[in-house]
Amino acid sequence: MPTDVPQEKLSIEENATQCDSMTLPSTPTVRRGSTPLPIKHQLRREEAVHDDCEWTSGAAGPSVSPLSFSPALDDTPTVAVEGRHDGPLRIALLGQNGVGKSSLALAFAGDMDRTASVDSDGEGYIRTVTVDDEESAIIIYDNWRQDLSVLQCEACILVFSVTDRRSFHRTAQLRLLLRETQPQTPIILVGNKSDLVRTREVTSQEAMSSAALFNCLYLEISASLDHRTPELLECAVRLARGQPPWPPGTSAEDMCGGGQRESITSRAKRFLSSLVPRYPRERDVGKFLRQKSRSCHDLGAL
Ligand SMILES: Nc1nc2c(ncn2[C@@H]2O[C@H](COP(=O)(O)OP(=O)(O)OP(=O)(O)O)[C@@H](O)[C@H]2O)c(=O)[nH]1
Repeated sequence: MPTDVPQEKLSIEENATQCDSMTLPSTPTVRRGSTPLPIKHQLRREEAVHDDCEWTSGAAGPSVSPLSFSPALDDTPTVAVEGRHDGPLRIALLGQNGVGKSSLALAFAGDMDRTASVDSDGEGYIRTVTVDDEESAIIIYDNWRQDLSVLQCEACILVFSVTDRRSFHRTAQLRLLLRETQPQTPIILVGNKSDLVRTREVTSQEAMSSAALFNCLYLEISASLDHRTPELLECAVRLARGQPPWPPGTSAEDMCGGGQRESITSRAKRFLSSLVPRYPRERDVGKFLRQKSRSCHDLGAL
């Protein structure tokens, strides 16, 4: 990129194209957070969700982990403590078109009035929530139309659909932009539509790895089924308050069940394998076969 061209002069298309090629090279590379990137002041929400480029999509593979909540790499969330906003806590939902931001905002808003006009920057839901016995007024922006660089919020939720790999890549791009323009704003990465198991394209594991890379939380939800949306709202409110995202007295490990929450299937397998030795030792083979021969599978033994 020529250095003598001011950023402001670059067109939105150029910015978007450069951003895409820089953040998502065709050969996957791990990008360090310290690597400088140009600020995309012109990038608006519409551009942020603009989706006309071909992304490199690897095979998604099966979802290898039932984990849906992942702690950040370190336990201390990035929270803007200085210059805290006095008014309601502002929580922004960002992501590609169709990932379920409005559905999520509706789930968050409950029965509140969605037409509540917030300010000249946008429109959102406003409501009061009680989290950890403390009441907070919150505003949820689900339709941010201004420049991302002027977005002011206490917490940002980046939403992708687990059934759409491109929307996942888009969140990576948005995270880079947000980290540049507002590095202190806590971010939660959210994989929505977890109910659509058969059409899943992004595994929990890779989403968690991506979240860990950016030192942010990852939560998997289904906005339609209202699955895990209350937990997400609580995490967002705590982060917006400048607190750790998990309930007081709990740790990241508690939230994740020690890092791995075992599925019913694997628990059942473990239980069954504890009943029948899979690989009997050599000296036990005879005993094992004699035991087996008495089973109803070997009728000759009767
Ligand atoms: N199966 C399933 N469908 C969902 C879920 N969340 C949203 N949808 C559907 O996905 C479609 C898009 O949802 P929206 O909430 O409009 O998505 P959006 O991100 O606000 O889209 P834009 O307003 O275009 O940016 C709708 O048909 C929703 O019903 C979910 O958790 N599971």
